[in-house]
Amino acid sequence: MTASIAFIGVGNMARSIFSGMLAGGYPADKIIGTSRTPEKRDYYHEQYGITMLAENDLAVDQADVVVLCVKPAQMQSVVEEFADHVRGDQLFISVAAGIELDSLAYWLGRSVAIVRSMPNTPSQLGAGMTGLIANEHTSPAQKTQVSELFSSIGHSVWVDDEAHMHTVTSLSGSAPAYFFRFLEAMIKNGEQQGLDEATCRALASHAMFGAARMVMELDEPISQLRQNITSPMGTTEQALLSFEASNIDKIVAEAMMACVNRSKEMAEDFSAKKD
Ligand SMILES: NC(=O)C1=CN([C@@H]2O[C@H](COP(=O)(O)OP(=O)(O)OC[C@H]3O[C@@H](n4cnc5c(N)ncnc54)[C@H](O)[C@@H]3O)[C@@H](O)[C@H]2O)C=CC1
Ligand SMILES: O=C(O)[C@@H]1CCC=N1
Repeated sequence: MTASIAFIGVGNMARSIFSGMLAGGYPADKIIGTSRTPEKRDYYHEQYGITMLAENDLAVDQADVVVLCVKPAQMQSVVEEFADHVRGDQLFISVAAGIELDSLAYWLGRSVAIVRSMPNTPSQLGAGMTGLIANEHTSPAQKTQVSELFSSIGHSVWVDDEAHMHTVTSLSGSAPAYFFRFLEAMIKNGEQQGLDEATCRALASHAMFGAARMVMELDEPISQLRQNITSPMGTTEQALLSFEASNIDKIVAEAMMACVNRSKEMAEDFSAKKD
């Protein structure tokens, strides 16, 4: 039987997940979303055909699986408000950066299956990548259910240590934004050289997409793929030398560690241990 799934707090990430599920054939009448804003409720209902509710507790009542999609700072108050409605047979999935399984369990107030996930927005195109970790109350069947859910909107990996979720955030959760920023810089320079924005966007994004496909589909070291483009005394060599002169490894490492450190800070700031 198809599970009823409630998304608590429909915004960018919830929409990315359920729109990917709908595109993959998940029935709209099995998807509930919540929003406090009447216009958003009307919009998401009209646009996607899902049920939209104002009350989180009513959504929880109707759900087999509850996906917690509010911002980390809102998570405690939102979860505690509906905690009386939680049933032992439900499965909770959090997408929130930084929020730990123990904190969620504490706020939910009972022994229940909880999976912490770190998805990303390409999920809306079925091209998502999600890191997952489950608590001790999650059965193998529930883990399979979660794998299937995230596989329907892309790929997923289970990690065996919750500390790795910070790394996952820096490698895939936040990473689409890094690549968007890189493309923005490339397109800006292409325009400065005289091409129009649409042409620059097509050229650069197809190059990024093609490169990503080569990494995923060809069994070759990435360094070899890079060298295959880099003719001695050629053009690419000059671009790469410029990156090296700017210490690209350091730039990327600093950005990723800034992401990781913020994730750890959020775990600290929004921990139930502080209560
Ligand atoms: N945007 C992204 O790329 C990713 C986001 N996440 C996580 O997803 C979560 C949501 O992030 P976004 O979707 O980007 O934020 P968002 O702000 O777009 O969505 C959150 C939604 O929750 C709603 N909300 C707040 N309080 C509520 C309440 N009491 N009842 C019902 N709805 C309520 C807000 O109105 C908003 O629409 C965060 O915890 C974030 O860490 C995780 C991975 C990637
Ligand atoms: O920026 C954030 O906090 C969220 C988590 C990963 C992507 N967006």
